[in-house]
Amino acid sequence: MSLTNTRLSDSIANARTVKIQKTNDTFYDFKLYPFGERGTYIAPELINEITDNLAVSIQGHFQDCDYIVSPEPGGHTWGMLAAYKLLKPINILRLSTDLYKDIHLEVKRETAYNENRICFDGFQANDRVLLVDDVISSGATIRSIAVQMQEMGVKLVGVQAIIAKGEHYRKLEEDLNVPVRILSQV
Ligand SMILES: Nc1ncnc2[nH]cnc12
Repeated sequence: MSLTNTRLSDSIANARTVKIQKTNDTFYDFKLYPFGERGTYIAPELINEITDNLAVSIQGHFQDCDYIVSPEPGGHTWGMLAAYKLLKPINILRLSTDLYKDIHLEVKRETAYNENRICFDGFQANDRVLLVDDVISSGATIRSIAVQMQEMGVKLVGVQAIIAKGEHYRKLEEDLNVPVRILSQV
């Protein structure tokens, strides 16, 4: 199993930045990481490296979870790969569409750069879950997911991400009172 982060580090160093317009005169610097939510081409060696490292980290820190939970659009591909590797189920938090009105429980997902709604379905009270996501930036997505889980009586055992931007993840760890593990920091 790969225990190096060389390809991940290279992909971070080589990622292009695009500006996402937030308001008339404010912009957010968004990185086009190949492993991130707007990533396109991704090399198999990078997929392998990230998947192996996520699996090792999850096995080391979060053995005791019933299943993985990952949000669209950035987290679910990696949640799926980790689930495959670790033979765990996955529950995907899908982005909402108008088709789902009145069918699913929706929660507002407000990030540092956009806003949408995600659906919660197939959870049971007392489930023990691990949240897997690609990038933690402000931590707002994970906070809103954690609030909803608490309301449903679902126990969040921890958070595993590929990268964290800055130090927000430490405050997240403190506030949610669960371990937040990352493979790398930018
Ligand atoms: N790709 C990205 N670049 C910058 N901030 C982010 N937050 C979440 N994904 C991000």
